[in-house]
Amino acid sequence: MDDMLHPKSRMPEYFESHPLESPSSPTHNPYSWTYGMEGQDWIKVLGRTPENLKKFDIGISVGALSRSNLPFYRKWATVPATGIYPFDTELAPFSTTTSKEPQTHNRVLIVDVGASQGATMKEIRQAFPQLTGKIITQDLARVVENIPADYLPPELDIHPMLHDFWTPQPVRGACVYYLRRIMHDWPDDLCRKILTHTVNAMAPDSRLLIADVLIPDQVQKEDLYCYWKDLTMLTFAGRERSGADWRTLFESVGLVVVKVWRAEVGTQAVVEGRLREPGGEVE
Ligand SMILES: C[S@@+](CC[C@H](N)C(=O)[O-])C[C@H]1O[C@@H](n2cnc3c(N)ncnc32)[C@H](O)[C@@H]1O
Repeated sequence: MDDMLHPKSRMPEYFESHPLESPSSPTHNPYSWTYGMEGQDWIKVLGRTPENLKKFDIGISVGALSRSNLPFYRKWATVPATGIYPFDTELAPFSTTTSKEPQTHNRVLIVDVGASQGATMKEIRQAFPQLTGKIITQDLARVVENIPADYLPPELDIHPMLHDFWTPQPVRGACVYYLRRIMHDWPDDLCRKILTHTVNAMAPDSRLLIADVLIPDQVQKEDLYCYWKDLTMLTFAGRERSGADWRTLFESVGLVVVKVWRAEVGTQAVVEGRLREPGGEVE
């Protein structure tokens, strides 16, 4: 997004007057400084005009799509929603049509935290029609209240909910908590806050799925996209993470990484976590 290009180009100037270290404050960083809004986080800086936010929300919804019929985009430009985590086989035990467990029928199948308008869940639902069960998408009021009336028809069983992820997760015991392109917006201490709210809502068998770029151990020429993304996130103290970063972050909130699901090409991944000690509460 062009709003984030400008702070990148001004980084040399920024570091003339700021410590030469990786920005770690969500409110004091090249992005907030460039727009004269030091003291505000990226969502406030982005929202300095309603038009800006509108462009962002539309851009996010369009960018949410895998565009799997366009190999170029699959490889370079997007975070594919499908084709990484095998929702159909992995979630079959939770699906209301296949589960033998009666309690599954009342459980929410997926909670998408910070879902924007719900494009990702729409794509997943359409890609795996056999996977039944209620899906909840959560986001801030400005996003939820602007979802077009016909965007999520009732047969999709996708329900938008107003929820601020800095507050306790209200949907408890869902089969899956899904966070896509959320964690990379925030430094570790704030990711821990979001994750702790999620952990405290998880049932012993709930799964946490983080869909983000994965910084590879060995850099290849074609991986440059993930460094471009990392640099973008760095302008407002977010970051892309490696497998080791995820393990450290998960362990710090009582989770374990059970598997990293990688895209066939590119550096998109889904990091799957479960509770380390199912049944316990994190402080
Ligand atoms: C980069 S977008 C990702 C959207 C979606 N997950 C996707 O991948 O298409 C980040 C989303 O987080 C939402 N967000 C930011 N702060 C939030 C908060 N405090 N609570 C809930 N959602 C928030 C934004 O409105 C935005 O939709």
